[in-house]
Amino acid sequence: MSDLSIQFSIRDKLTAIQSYVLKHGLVQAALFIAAWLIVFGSGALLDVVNYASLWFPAAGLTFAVLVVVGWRSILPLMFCAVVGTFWTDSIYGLNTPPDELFVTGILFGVGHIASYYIGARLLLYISDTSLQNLPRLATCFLILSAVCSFLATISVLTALVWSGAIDDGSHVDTWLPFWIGDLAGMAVTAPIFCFIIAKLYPHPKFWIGEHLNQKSTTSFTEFLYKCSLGLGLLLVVMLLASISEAPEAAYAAFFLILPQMWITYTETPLRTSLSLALLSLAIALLVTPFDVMQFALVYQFVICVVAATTLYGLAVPALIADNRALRGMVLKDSLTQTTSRNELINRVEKELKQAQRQKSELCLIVFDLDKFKHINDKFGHVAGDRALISAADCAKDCLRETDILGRFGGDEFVVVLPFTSADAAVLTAERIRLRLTQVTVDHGVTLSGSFGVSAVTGVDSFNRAFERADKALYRAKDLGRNQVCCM
Ligand SMILES: Nc1nc2c(ncn2[C@@H]2O[C@H](COP(=O)(O)OP(=O)(O)OP(=O)(O)O)[C@@H](O)[C@H]2O)c(=O)[nH]1
Repeated sequence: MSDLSIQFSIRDKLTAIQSYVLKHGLVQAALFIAAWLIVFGSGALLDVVNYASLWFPAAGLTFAVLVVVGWRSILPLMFCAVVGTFWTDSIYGLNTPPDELFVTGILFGVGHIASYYIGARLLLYISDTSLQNLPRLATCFLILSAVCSFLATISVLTALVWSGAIDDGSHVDTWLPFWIGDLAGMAVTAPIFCFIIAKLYPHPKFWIGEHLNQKSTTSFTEFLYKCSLGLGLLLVVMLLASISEAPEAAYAAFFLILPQMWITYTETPLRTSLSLALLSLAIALLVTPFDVMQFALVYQFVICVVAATTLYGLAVPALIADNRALRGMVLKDSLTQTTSRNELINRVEKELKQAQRQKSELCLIVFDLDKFKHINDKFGHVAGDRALISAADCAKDCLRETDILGRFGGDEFVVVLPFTSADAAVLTAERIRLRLTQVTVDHGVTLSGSFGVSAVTGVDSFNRAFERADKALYRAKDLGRNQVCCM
């Protein structure tokens, strides 16, 4: 099977799964609960102190589902919180009575869900005006991440102390790693979870996929190399911290920002978010085997700082792409894809200076379609537009690589012929004129044009050379059109 047909069959299957999930609310809830518990489990296994993990991606998933799905996700989330509490109890081997665990689970659920629900509502409100402004959206999201994760920390820890799940004094050691773990998990994973959930549960207003859906200009292998560079650097700095046991060595992990920024500026936002999630997960997973848990807080801050910088950087590739598109629009006439008027004048000025310096010959041809208004009036502007495109293509075919063809406005075109004498320019104009008469456009209409040629002298500016060619063009019109005049 060819690569293309494999791609199509995978896409077909994904579309079928997507439409099945979209139709079945219970399947959505079951999928979500399974995903939340897997993500919760991956965080719970990375504890810094009891109840506080180095990185808690479940916070990102809770926030994302509340943003995209809203209040309908509260019940499945509550179920997850209760199951998660029972699971945590079995991980720590605490053997708490089930009724007490149930109450603890409900209290955990209320604190966790309420905190992220407030943030999700606020982000939706803000995204109404900021979705197109990525730096502003990133700022709001980061502030909300810090505030929501702090609220979740305070409310969940208060609930756990109140229910007796943790001692009265131990929340003092727990609150900071708890908060930073939730913050890191949310800042890193919420954007990518929003993207995935919105694919299965399209949100009419909040469609972050507009940003994450951009097409890549680099190969996937190149992206993998960049990711491996980041992971390689992580292994080196962890090894350094493990061998030296010095805090200074742990701080070297902040250098991870460099490969991540390389990815952010050169890859799509989706790939950037994936590499950030991968790097953060790798940091959290490697802390135990490298025996550097004493620097857990440093690594938590590394994840937060890399995530925040990445989120701001997400705007850069979009800005570069917009800039490239705008540049294209400024340099080219959007209809005929010939040189735009402004760019034409710039380039003629340069060619003029060069011709004057080198004492070489330079000519201008100005041509205008005959009775073009008639085509517009009789067959409509779309037919007129197609006639303009055909005329430009026909002229391009008659020119050399070094000649410049531009649209000056309406149905008037300018050709710049460097290193060309007046006689040769007249011959070129004749060639275009003849070819134009052989062009048939919509409704069997044939085209013709009138041409003015001027040879540029040593003291000419663009305007003077253009005026002479334009006068020659009007003489050609006066003499009956479909001919070439020279001045
Ligand atoms: N379809 C289309 N028409 C355009 C565009 N720009 C200008 N025009 C039309 O082009 C026509 C230009 O007509 P003129 O060059 O003044 O006159 P003409 O009918 O060609 O007659 P002569 O030049 O005297 O032979 C006008 O009807 C404009 O509205 C465009 O981008 N698309």
